[in-house]
Parts: sequence; C-alpha cells; structure tokens
Amino acid sequence: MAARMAFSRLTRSLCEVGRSRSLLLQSARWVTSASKTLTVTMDDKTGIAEMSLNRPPVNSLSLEFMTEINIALEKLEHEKFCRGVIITSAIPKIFSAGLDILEMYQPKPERLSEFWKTLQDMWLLLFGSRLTTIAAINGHSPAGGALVAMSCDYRIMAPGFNIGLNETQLGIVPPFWFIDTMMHTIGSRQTELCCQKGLMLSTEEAARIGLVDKVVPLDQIASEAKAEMQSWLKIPVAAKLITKQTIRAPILEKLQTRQEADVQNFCNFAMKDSVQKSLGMYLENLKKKQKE
Ligand SMILES: CC/C=C\CCC/C=C/C(=O)SCCNC(=O)CCNC(=O)[C@H](O)C(C)(C)COP(=O)(O)OP(=O)(O)OC[C@H]1O[C@@H](n2cnc3c(N)ncnc32)[C@H](O)[C@@H]1OP(=O)(O)O
Repeated sequence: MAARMAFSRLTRSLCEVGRSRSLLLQSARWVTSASKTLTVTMDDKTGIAEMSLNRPPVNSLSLEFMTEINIALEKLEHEKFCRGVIITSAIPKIFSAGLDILEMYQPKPERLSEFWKTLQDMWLLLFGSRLTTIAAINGHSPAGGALVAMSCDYRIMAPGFNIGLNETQLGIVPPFWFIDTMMHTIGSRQTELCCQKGLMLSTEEAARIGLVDKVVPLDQIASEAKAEMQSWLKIPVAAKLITKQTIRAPILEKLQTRQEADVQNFCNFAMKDSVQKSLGMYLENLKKKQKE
C-alpha cells in the first residue's frame, strides 16, 4: 500500500522533473542506465542488489536525485528475483550529507513541495520495503543521510565517521517521521537526547546506543554487508516480512494519513524568514569551513 501510493506520486514527479531513467535488464546483472549518480546492480544468483549513491560532492538529496532513488527502489520492489538491497556510497568518506540544503534555501514554492513529497515517497518506499535492506555506511551520514540508514533493516558502519539527526544545530526541526524512525531504531529516551541536541555521533557512540548494528573496517564493509545479507536471506521470507510489516505499519500509516498536511507544514516552516536566515548562515559556514 505504501509503495503503491508512493509510486503514483513518483510517476507524477518523474513527469515534472522530465527525465527518463530506465533500468535495463542485462542477462545476469541489471544496471541503471540514465545517470551517473546512481548505480544499481543485481546479482541474479543471490537476489542481492546494490545501490550505490554517487552525487558529488556529498550525495546531498536533491529532488532529481531522490526521484532517481525512488524509481530504482520501486523497480527493485517489483523485481521478482530481488530479495535484498544494500545501500552504500561511491563517494569517499560521505554516505550522504542529507537533504540538499540548496533545495530549501530561497526555494520556489512549487518545487519545494515536490521536493518534500519526493522525500516522503523515498522514506515510504524504503522503510516499507518488502526487501531486506542493509545500509553499508562508508562515510558521514547526517540528517537525511541518517534517515536513509535508519530506514534500512540493518546498519553496518565504518569507524571514523559521524551519524545523527543534527537538524536542531541548523535551527530547523526534524519532522515527526524522522523522529519516529529514530525512536523505532534506538528508543524514545536516546532519540530525545540525540534530536534535541542535534548530536552527530561517532561510529562507536552510534553502535553503543544501537543506532548502528555493526562496526567494521572500511575495507571490509562491502563483504560484511553481503555476508550479513546472506544471513537475513536464510530466514523464511513470509515470516520475516510479516514481522517487519507488523512492527513498521503503524509508523508508516502515521505519515500516510497526513502526507498532505506534512507537506504544507514543511513548506510553511521552510519559508519563514527566521528559518531562511538559519539555512543561509549554515550554508555560509559550510563554505567558510572549506576556506579555513
Ligand atoms: C527548512 C527545513 C526544515 C525542516 C527540514 C528538516 C529535515 C532536514 C534534513 C536534512 O538533511 S538538512 C541537511 C543536513 N546536513 C548537514 O548538516 C550536512 C552538512 N554538511 C557537512 O557537514 C559536510 O559537508 C560533510 C557532509 C561532513 C562533508 O564534509 P566535507 O569537508 O567533505 O565537505 P564540505 O563541507 O567541504 O562540502 C562540500 C560541498 O558540499 C556542500 N554541502 C555539504 N552538505 C550539503 C548539503 N546537505 N546540502 C547542500 N550542499 C551541501 C558544501 O557547501 C560544499 O559546497 P561548495 O563546494 O560549493 O562550497
């Protein structure tokens, strides 16, 4: 249901963005064809797909990038032989810098609401996926990046990076479904501590509170993710999926029943002068940091 609702919006979003992104079936492996920013490969023997994010410089989630991700997720969801997907990054040291702040700073209202709907769809598709999903977190993963990771069934992270919902540090508020996803992962007390302070946790701190399930050296992250996936794929599929749905359905339904209102809330909030000022200052600081 979640995936179907997301798909109808996705189709509309695709038309508006005006890009064609077909996925080509190529004997044993299929790959995304239309862009360099997302590579999806599938091993037909194991049923394991890998989705690699590659939008330089930091895999920030723009409208177009999320639309691409959504199309790929939708395709995998309906791919008969696909059983699991590993999400990772092709950009050294960055899993994803989260939402593209440039989408929210001085935005055009129509694009802003489409941007938010596309983000909602991405979360509904990923958090509600029938597939086993593993995040192989091979770099920093703030805010929207952490959301992607937390929406998966399992998280493996390399040392030396940070992860967390840092929104309050930007003077913005994590949406209720970001918070719900974190509460689902680490419980409400830890979520409150992390979200109020906008904490970016080291890999080890994240592992300590269960935000990350396993810590492995960077050069072993891909092989470890595959090994972990194999162990998940040994569990009887229907039993595993019904269990996942039972746990996640109420969280998904909460957004599904208020998607439009959430878009409106977000747009109203984002357009406030005070929020625009905070985002502008944050962008400024990111650029300053580069010069130092
Ligand atoms: C109104 C909104 C209301 C509610 C929304 C709530 C939900 C919000 C969710 C979000 O995801 S908000 C985004 C949160 N993300 C961040 O705070 C991450 C910011 N970035 C960083 O901390 C670092 O860039 C880094 C990811 C750790 C990588 O550091 P590194 O030193 O490797 O790169 P550098 O900082 O030099 O950045 C390179 C380049 O990329 C631009 N950049 C970085 N992050 C973003 C981003 N999220 N969106 C857009 N652009 C980003 C940065 O400005 C540099 O650009 P430049 O080369 O043009 O200067």
